[in-house]
Amino acid sequence: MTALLEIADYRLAFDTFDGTAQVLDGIDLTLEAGGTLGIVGETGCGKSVLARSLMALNPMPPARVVSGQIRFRGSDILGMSDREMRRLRGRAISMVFQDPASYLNPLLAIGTQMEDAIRGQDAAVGERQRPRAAARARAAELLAAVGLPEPARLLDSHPHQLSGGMRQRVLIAMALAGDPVLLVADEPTTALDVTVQAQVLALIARLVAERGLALMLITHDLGVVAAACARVAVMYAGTVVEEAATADLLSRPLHPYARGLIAAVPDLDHPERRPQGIAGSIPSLITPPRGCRFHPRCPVATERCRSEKPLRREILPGRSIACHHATP
Ligand SMILES: Nc1ncnc2c1ncn2[C@@H]1O[C@H](COP(=O)(O)OP(=O)(O)OP(=O)(O)O)[C@@H](O)[C@H]1O
Repeated sequence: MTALLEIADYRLAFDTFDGTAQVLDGIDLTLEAGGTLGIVGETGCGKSVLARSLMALNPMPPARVVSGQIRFRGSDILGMSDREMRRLRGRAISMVFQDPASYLNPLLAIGTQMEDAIRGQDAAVGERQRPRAAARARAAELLAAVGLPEPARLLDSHPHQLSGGMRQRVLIAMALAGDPVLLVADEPTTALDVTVQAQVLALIARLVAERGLALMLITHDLGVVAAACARVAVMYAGTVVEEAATADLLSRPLHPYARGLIAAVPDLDHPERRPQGIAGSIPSLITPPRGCRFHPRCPVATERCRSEKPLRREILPGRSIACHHATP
């Protein structure tokens, strides 16, 4: 059976004034229909660039595909024309971003923006644009689906009249407009208050379960992954270093970087145990370390790690690690 999404040996570089940054360095990931995958890692490790790759949203140039494929239902999206990509966006793959305010026009009522988006999608897939009234009815239905009360009144409101959490719900509603099969959420709760974060995350988890959506959730927060994703991929400096069932990774991380990430999370049950950070910082992607990109920070690095890049291999069923020293 073909996976919904297959990313194979995907390398992406950014040509900058300072040199070429090798931002994604051979990503391999698979997501089945209805599967939920969290992507975690420190800031700058390439999570957002990877998410944006799924919708051709990285500016090219400066970005440049060096190698690999991103197959969605078997077709490589990297070779798609703008027209094909527009068809895919919204109808098959939809995205929710970190900062809801910047994706809504402050001057237009929510209803107008949702109608425009819904009718724009009709046009993108080559269908006759539905009348405004029909688009408005659809918008109200979507607002109700994301738990927003009084949709009719909300449609007449402007973005500044809504709280941050409500704005993010509006954007999630818009992301659902074309009945996508894959939702890509890039730090969807990071800009929100803590209490609202949990509500929005619960909403995403509910929608994913009810609609059988596949989810790729980008976050730096392992708690967010635990709440919404069955599987998790840990990224470091443009590579996936470990991929596993979320519960397995959280209870027993095997890659030294994954161990460090988890050790850095405060343990609320044992406040006396001080969280251990990972010494050092992420490397330059213009002159990345040879061999394993994590070796300068790794407590178990050896000579081999300095010269030979570890390939990710399955060391337990459903669990793969890119480390020369990993043992099950
Ligand atoms: N338009 C661009 N031009 C040049 N470099 C870029 C561009 N966009 C991203 N990068 C580089 O790609 C790398 C990865 O960035 P990315 O935003 O994917 O990281 P991230 O893991 O999502 O971090 P964060 O959690 O802070 O969003 C960074 O080194 C960044 O500087």
